[in-house]
Amino acid sequence: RKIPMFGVEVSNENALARELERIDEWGGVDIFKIAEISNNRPLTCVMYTICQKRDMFSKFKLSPDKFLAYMMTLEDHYRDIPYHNSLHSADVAQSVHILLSSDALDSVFSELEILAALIASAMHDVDHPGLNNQYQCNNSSELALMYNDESVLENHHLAVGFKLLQQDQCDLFDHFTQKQWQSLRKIVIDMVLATDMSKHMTLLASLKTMVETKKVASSGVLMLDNYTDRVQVLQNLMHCADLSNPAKPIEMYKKWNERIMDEYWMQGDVERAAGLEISPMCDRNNTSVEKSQVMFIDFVVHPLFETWADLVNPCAQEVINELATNREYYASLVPSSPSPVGD
Ligand SMILES: COc1ccc(-c2ccn(C[C@@H](O)CN3CCOCC3)n2)cc1OC1CCCC1
Repeated sequence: RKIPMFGVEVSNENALARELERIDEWGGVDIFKIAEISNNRPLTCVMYTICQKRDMFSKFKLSPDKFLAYMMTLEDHYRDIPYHNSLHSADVAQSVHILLSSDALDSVFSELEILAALIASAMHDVDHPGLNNQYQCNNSSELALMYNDESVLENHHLAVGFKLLQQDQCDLFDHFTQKQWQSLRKIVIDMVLATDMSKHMTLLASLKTMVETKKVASSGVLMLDNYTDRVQVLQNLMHCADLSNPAKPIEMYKKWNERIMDEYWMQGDVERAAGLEISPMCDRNNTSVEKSQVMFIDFVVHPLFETWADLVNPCAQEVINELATNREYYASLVPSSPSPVGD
């Protein structure tokens, strides 16, 4: 049985080829179009295309059949919710692929570390219920009880992602040496756990320290000589990819914004119906969407990307510019506070 060009059976392979042409460029692919053309298999075809381009199948003797079986199973375990679905995971996988290609990271990471980063991005939100960690803990959900309120969803994504690998036709790494498997597993765990927003400030602080103390070879590439430093860069890289919507072309950013708000408001509806306090930005009757995005950029996304840009400079300048333009777009839509009514 011949494997289709992009891993998934599609009616129009040429259209998919055209959409995937600029997969190496930031904002180069319209992941929403890829989902349509690929019969809603954006994660499977994006991951297959990236791993083909990075020659991962021959480097690690990966079975394309097992890879595709695993990716499709993983994709099937993303839920049909507005934001944290396989579209987001495909978007993060493509963003990780590009961030890893920064010149400053050239030949910094091993092929195994790169493979682990890609697997982590594919796995990082699997089976997300659309109700965030705060909701899980406040309601002592099954998951919160399972994971004792600590990075509840992130632990769940990892547990599900690794469990699915054990299914017989999905055991992609069953030929790996113990050393290879343990290394890949540890990096994937460390990267997915780093997407927990409660770790954001610590992660950013470690990145800032790394920027201040960074050692750069004459070629301009970063010198990372221990696991802690290497995994910190990979964790921040993953975190950047996870929060990269505001730094993408405005038409796609707007679509992501609609989706995340729909998901937050669905959570707010659940909380309201249960007589619970509605979480921040989850009350559809009381959220200023544009203002929230401006604050998200100013307090979270820009500080992170600015520090990332310092680390890999000047590779991320274009991304910073896009972020600034998008910030102004939303700032211009913020309903100016009504002029004080004279008495
Ligand atoms: C395009 O808009 C957004 C795009 C992304 C995000 C965002 C925040 C945290 N993350 C990362 C988590 O999803 C990480 N974990 C995964 C597992 O569940 C818990 C959480 N992503 C927020 C966005 O907007 C919010 C609504 C108004 C301002 C803020």
